[in-house]
Amino acid sequence: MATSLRDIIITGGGIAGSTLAARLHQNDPSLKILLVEAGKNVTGNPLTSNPLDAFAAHFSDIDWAYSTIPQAALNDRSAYAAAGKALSGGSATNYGTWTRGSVADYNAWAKKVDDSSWDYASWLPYLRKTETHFDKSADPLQHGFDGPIHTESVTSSSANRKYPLRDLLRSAWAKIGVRQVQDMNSGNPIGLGELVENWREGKRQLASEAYNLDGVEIMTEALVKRVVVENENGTKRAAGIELANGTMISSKEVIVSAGAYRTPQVLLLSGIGPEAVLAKHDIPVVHDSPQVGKNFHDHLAVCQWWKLLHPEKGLAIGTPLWTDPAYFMGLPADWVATQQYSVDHLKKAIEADGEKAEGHSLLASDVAHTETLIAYAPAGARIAGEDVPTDGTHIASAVLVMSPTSRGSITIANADPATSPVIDPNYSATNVDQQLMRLGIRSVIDVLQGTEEGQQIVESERAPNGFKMLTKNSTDIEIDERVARVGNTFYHAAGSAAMGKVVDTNLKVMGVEGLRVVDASVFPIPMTAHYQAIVYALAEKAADLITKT
Ligand SMILES: Cc1cc2nc3c(=O)[nH]c(=O)nc-3n(C[C@H](O)[C@H](O)[C@H](O)COP(=O)(O)OP(=O)(O)OC[C@H]3O[C@@H](n4cnc5c(N)ncnc54)[C@H](O)[C@@H]3O)c2cc1C
Repeated sequence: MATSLRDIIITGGGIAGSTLAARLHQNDPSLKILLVEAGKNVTGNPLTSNPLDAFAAHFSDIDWAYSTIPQAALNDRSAYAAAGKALSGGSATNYGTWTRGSVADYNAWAKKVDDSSWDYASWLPYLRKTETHFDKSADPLQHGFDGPIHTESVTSSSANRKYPLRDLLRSAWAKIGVRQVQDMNSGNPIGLGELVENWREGKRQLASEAYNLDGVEIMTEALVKRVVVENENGTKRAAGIELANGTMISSKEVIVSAGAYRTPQVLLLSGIGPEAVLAKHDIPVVHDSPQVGKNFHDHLAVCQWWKLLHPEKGLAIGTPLWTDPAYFMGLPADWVATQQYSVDHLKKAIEADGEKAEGHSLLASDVAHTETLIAYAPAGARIAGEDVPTDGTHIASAVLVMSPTSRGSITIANADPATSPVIDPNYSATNVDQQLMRLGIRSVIDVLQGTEEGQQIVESERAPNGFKMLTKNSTDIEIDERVARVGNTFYHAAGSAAMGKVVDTNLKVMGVEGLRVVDASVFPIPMTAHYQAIVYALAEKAADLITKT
């Protein structure tokens, strides 16, 4: 191996990698840390400045722009799957929503891995540490006030950010029983929460800038091929990395933070994975780890577009009436509706999946099932290939299945690190997931067509070409057909190097010394959140774990 010995190499400079590098350096400035990122440094890049640029970043050179393999529940369609390809990873292209999920998620994580140090109480110091919460009067047990990532709610971001549909929508949701919760990021999000974001004064916060990387050696535009593992008297130990161009760099420890799509690829190319997969691609087996790439999960989302009854009132993006810059300081939306459905709605589906409804974890009183965002823009139309005008005439709803029971996989097509991984989210493969999506879509229909307030907002649904509008009388089959037509990820890929299966509760890869994974791949179960807040906190927690152990 060439070059001087680093203490730690972090593979992947995304949210987890950047945060971890900064905190490890802060914990011990004597450490020689090398952060290796495949994408470029995007400081000052026009695609990473304002909220609406996030949409322009799709399919650009800072998006890995993957495709899944054909999905049975999506009419055998290959779905688009974005991931940030830049120093800062997802924080360079994401939409900036900031949600934490529920106490139940973290406690279920701890239970799944049989280690109480992963319960909500144990995460809280790190969820706090990462944030500067906008509301200084909020509960200090729940929120941090001096962390690197600044959050803002719609109304705290600017006194002028008053979207005209805010109050009507709040009362429409209340009519169907979804009432406002004061603080959706304090562990109990079920209800209607005001949207919280990490746009700071209307600008993006890159992980690699918000966290101070001074003192960390950074290599960009360098694709890591594999972790080099040496065998010392029968003990397998990570000894460095090999880049795709053949450069070898040695280190005492390696941490893989390449995100849920590529972390399993790096492990497989290192000879760590299911023996049969390694054999198929002539990769020498370093450690047979059957669960690498398994347990992949994601949040499937379905967008619908709605034609406004009174566009002349200036209700959505594209209207000439939106001239105040405050309207563009974040996503054009006010609310996140987090819903839970009753046993009556889910019993049949749970049983059809071969499980007992009684005592089922999905039916616990604090578990969230779906989330709905209503945006004052035709969000998701471009990805779905629908030509919905952005001229102030349409809004969109997006329903996300937040607690899916389907599990997919990530594997490799060949031994070339430049080839995209083979992504199979296995969307909506269970009766539960299908039923949750139907319930979420039916709720949106109730809100926008079944309430007086909703009827004041929308004239009609703008169905995809060749499809009937969905109404409260639509059948399950009609809803499923719509899901098949437009369903797509909400970009919450996770679980492909899961804790308890691939890494232990110290984030160490089981079977290989000196090797850890720190990124969304380790989530053992889906969380009912958008994932950036959790990944930041995970990296904060990992830094302390690594410094101590
Ligand atoms: C379009 C989009 C919108 C999103 N919107 C939101 C949102 O609004 N709110 C929210 O909470 N979450 C959102 N997310 C999700 C969130 O950004 C991710 O969950 C988060 O970035 C995951 O962090 P990570 O560190 O696991 O992976 P990433 O942040 O993806 O980092 C992985 C890094 O590793 C690099 N890499 C990969 N392979 C290699 C290799 N072989 N060698 C070197 N480098 C490599 C990648 O280029 C990347 O920089 C969004 C994601 C996307 C893509």
